[in-house]
Amino acid sequence: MITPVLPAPACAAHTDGDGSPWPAEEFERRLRELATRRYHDRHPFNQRMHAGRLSPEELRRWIVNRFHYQRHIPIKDALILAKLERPDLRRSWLRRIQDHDGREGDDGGIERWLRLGEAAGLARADLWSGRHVLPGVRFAVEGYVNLCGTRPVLEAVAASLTELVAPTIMVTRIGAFQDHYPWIESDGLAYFERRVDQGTRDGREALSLVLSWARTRDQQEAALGALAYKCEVLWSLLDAIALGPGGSPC
Ligand SMILES: O=C(O)c1cc(C(=O)O)c2c(n1)C(=O)C(=O)c1cc(C(=O)O)[nH]c1-2
Repeated sequence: MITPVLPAPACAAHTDGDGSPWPAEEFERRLRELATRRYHDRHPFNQRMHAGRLSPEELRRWIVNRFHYQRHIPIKDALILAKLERPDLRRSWLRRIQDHDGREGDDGGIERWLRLGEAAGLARADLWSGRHVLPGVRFAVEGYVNLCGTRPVLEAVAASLTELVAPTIMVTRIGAFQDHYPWIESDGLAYFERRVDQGTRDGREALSLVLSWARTRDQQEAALGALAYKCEVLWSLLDAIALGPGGSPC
């Protein structure tokens, strides 16, 4: 693993005030503003998806490549889990791994994503094989896992704060799939439906940890840098998918 160099926040201490920590409300405002401004719902590929302008081939390419992201979420969460020192924190973070890997009576998000693939006409063996994963997607996902493995827990948790915005994109996506891609069987949308509540809860929980852990201005800026990096991960993932195999624009 290599420790990623995070993007410098636009508001470094020497350019913005005396370097004392922002009050919690101001820090939260900055986190939310960054997550919203740089979120991948603004990416041209997502905008085309939501407007119903993706071909079946493009949508299948997105599903196969996003599976690479999905299967690594519990792995990065296990790296975060190992950094948490208190049983109550580990217990609540463990729930995230179970949300994806499943538990007694619940198949979990990875299984639901595989069903989404099947609903779109993809074989689960193809998703598991990883043979359609594009190089740019592989590197973006690796970057996120590396960040969670190598950076302090504050930054790893702050990177997950895109989930403050993710539930909104889930709702948009459910509507877009129903309106524009009726050839995808509606059972396949269960993944997105479950993520609305899960993402809302996860975002709230992570925000409260980040607000309580980031005590100095340097820590607050490091959290913002990690969140900016995560926005870049999601953005680059879509750049690669939009460009498609062999780098030919779709
Ligand atoms: O489809 C999406 O747009 C989207 C975005 C994000 C996100 O914002 O990071 C996540 C997810 N989905 C998702 O399904 C998911 O489980 C998830 C976990 C995390 C995280 O960083 O811990 N982000 C996301």
